[in-house]
Order: sequence, then C-alpha cells, then structure tokens
Amino acid sequence: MDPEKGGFSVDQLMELAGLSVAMALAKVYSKDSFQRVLVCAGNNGGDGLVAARHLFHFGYRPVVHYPKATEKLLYKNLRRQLENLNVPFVENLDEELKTATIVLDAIFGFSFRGDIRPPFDEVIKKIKGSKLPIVSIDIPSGWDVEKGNVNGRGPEPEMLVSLTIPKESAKFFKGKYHYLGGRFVPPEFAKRHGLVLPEYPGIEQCVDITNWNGSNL
Ligand SMILES: NC(=O)C1=CN([C@@H]2O[C@H](COP(=O)(O)OP(=O)(O)OC[C@H]3O[C@@H](n4cnc5c(N)ncnc54)[C@H](OP(=O)(O)O)[C@@H]3O)[C@@H](O)[C@H]2O)[C@H](O)CC1
Ligand SMILES: [K+]
Repeated sequence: MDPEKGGFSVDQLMELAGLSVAMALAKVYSKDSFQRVLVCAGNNGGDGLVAARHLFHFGYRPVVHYPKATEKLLYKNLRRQLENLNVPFVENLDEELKTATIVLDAIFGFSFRGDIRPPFDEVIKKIKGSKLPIVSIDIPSGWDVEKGNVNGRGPEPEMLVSLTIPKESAKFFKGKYHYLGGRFVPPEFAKRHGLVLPEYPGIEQCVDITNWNGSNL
C-alpha cells in the first residue's frame, strides 16, 4: 500500500476506475448495438484492461489491442484474467477496425508527454481515421494534459470518461457525452484540495457531467 495514495493500492484504484469506465460506456452504448468493443491499451492502460473484463461480464464482446504489454505482475494478472475469459488480444488493428462497433481509448493518461512515440503513433492515427465512436478514458490519447488537442494529434472522442476529477484539458472536449468515474475520493481530501465534485446518484459508480460546470470545466 502506498500512503501517498491515501492507503489505496494501485490495483484497487484501477479496479474501481475500470469498473466505472465500463459502466459509463454501457449507459450510453447498449450491448445490443455496440457489442464489439475494441479496447486499445497503452503500456500503463490498466484501467482499460479492467474495463474490458467488466464489459465482457456485462455481455459485450471486447477485444484488446495491447501492443506494448507491461511485464509488471499487476498487468500480467490483468491479462491472465482476460485470457481466462477468452477475450482475444488482437494485433491487426486495420482488420479489427472493420468489425468493431466502438473504440475504448485507454492508451495514455495524465503522464503523457512530448511527441507520440511508436507503436502508439500508428494506433492513434488508425483509430482517429476510423468512423467509429471513440470513448476516451481520462484524457483523449495524444492530447496535451492541459492544453488539449494540440496540432490535432489526438482523436476527438464522442465520449470522455474523466477519472476522479476532470483534467484541465477536459474543457476542450467537444463530444456528446462526458461522465465522471472513480468514486473513491474522500470528501476531506476533496475539501483540502478545493475540488468540487458532482454528486454520484445513489449506488452508481459513474455520473453524467455533460452539463456540469464544476472543477476544471
Ligand atoms: N487518472 C486517474 O485519476 C486514475 C488513474 N489510474 C491508473 O493510472 C494509470 C495511469 O498511469 P500513468 O502513469 O499516468 O500512465 P499513462 O496512462 O499516462 O501512461 C504513461 C506511460 O505512457 C508512456 N508515454 C508517455 N508519453 C509518451 C509518448 N509521448 N509516446 C509514447 N509513450 C508515452 C510512458 O511509458 P514509457 O515506458 O514508454 O516511457 C508512460 O509511462 C492507469 O493505468 C490508470 O488505471 C487509477 O486507476 C485511478 C485513477
Ligand atoms: K486515454
């Protein structure tokens, strides 16, 4: 456990974040019309792998493109969990984009810096070039964390699922649906850091913030 993270292990945060992403996606895109979810995961895209697992259990048929697999135990376990469900790990993005109904962008988050390096430059180019709706986790991949889609490098997703609190760049999001997930911020912590969080309805793990004007928006 890392006291820096308020006593949560990374696995815990990732599980809750990934669950909230799967739930948010499922609220907007029904499994009957959007069954085949192409999850594109970056080397740190653990929440994408978690979301893929939950989407499988919700009745979707996810496939995962994970071109730079991380060898840390946490990530190996997340892979094993998906393999045990026979969720395919796919290589050929061009082929998969022909049959997918939606893309879940779990490539980069708030630690993305500089120019997009291989193999993710191609991945981002391909998902951008497809006509499929894109759901981005936390920050659309390739976007500057603060300034947004600098030089149009990243996709313009139809849906954004911010985690814990919308990041600076979320104010540049022009898509249709904006949700917040990661329901684990202690109220005292939020108060100390001046974070204004929306209220989660009932027992939900995510909240629709499309028309909300709170922190960073
Ligand atoms: N956002 C939240 O509130 C939560 C996130 N959670 C989990 O946290 C990780 C995200 O971890 P983070 O380290 O921030 O990772 P990123 O997704 O931003 O990826 C960073 C790695 O990407 C590589 N990188 C960075 N810049 C580039 C670039 N220009 N081109 C190519 N690759 C780049 C870099 O790796 P290298 O080894 O290649 O240097 C970075 O390490 C995520 O898994 C979430 O699950 C929590 O779940 C909850 C809250
Ligand atoms: K992302």
